[in-house]
Amino acid sequence: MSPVIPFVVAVDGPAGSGKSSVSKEVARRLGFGFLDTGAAYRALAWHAEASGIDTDDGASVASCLASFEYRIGTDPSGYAVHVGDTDVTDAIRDPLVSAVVSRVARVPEVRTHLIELFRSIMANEAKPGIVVEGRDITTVVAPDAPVRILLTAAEDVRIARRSAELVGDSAQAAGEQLHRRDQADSKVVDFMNAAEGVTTVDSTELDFDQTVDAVIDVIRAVQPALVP
Ligand SMILES: Nc1ncnc2c1ncn2[C@@H]1O[C@H](COP(=O)(O)OP(=O)(O)OP(=O)(O)O)[C@@H](O)[C@H]1O
Ligand SMILES: Nc1ccn([C@@H]2O[C@H](COP(=O)(O)O)[C@@H](O)[C@H]2O)c(=O)n1
Repeated sequence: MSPVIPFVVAVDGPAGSGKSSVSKEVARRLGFGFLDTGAAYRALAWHAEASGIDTDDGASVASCLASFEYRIGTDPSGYAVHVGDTDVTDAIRDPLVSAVVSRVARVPEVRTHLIELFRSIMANEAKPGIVVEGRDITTVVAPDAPVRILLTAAEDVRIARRSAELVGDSAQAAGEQLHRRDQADSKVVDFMNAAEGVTTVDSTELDFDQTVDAVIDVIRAVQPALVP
């Protein structure tokens, strides 16, 4: 008997657009799995730093892949990220990791390796569907996904939302870093413009629940039976 292929909802967008929080909630409501692909790039950046690798040197970063034992769960209500035996779930959110992750993500060998990993995680999802979020999911990782969404919001709104999670100087620094990261990342993949067949959800004027509903509406339009 051939394996059941999960229904894939692909979500891309710039930093702070709500990809992770919105996708997680959509997955919870639909009983789907959830895959945060940025966590893998972050974990590799953490691993490179922990191994004393110069992240400016693409060949050294690529050599790190041989010792990169990565694991991530797909439960939207709580998942851990491991590199080998180390739980890096919190460590990969450190601003020091955010500051170097784009250097790791631009290395072609890294992208090839991780894209293959993401496809394997998607194919092995036990739930009926999986929401996968990142920067190149709609265009490269799962261009044939039945639902493809570009989740976006005006930059000042994204910075304000991200800064609201923080206090003082770190709030301003987070805004500057968000802008720098988008600039660096968009040289590698285009997540600012919707590719053909991709539906844009702009949350600039929407609150969190309205954004979740807007994404679910897109899914309902394609496959009504999946939405309770
Ligand atoms: N529509 C919305 N209205 C208000 N707040 C929102 C909305 N969408 C997301 N948020 C909040 O914005 C912040 C950033 O969201 P989130 O971390 O999900 O973004 P992201 O796109 O995954 O970011 P990154 O790519 O940097 O990891 C979170 O605090 C989240 O709760
Ligand atoms: N599909 C993806 C996902 C992420 N990246 C890179 O990882 C960084 C962290 O991603 P977050 O979603 O956790 O912010 C991001 O800045 C990109 O450099 C990627 O290249 N492709």
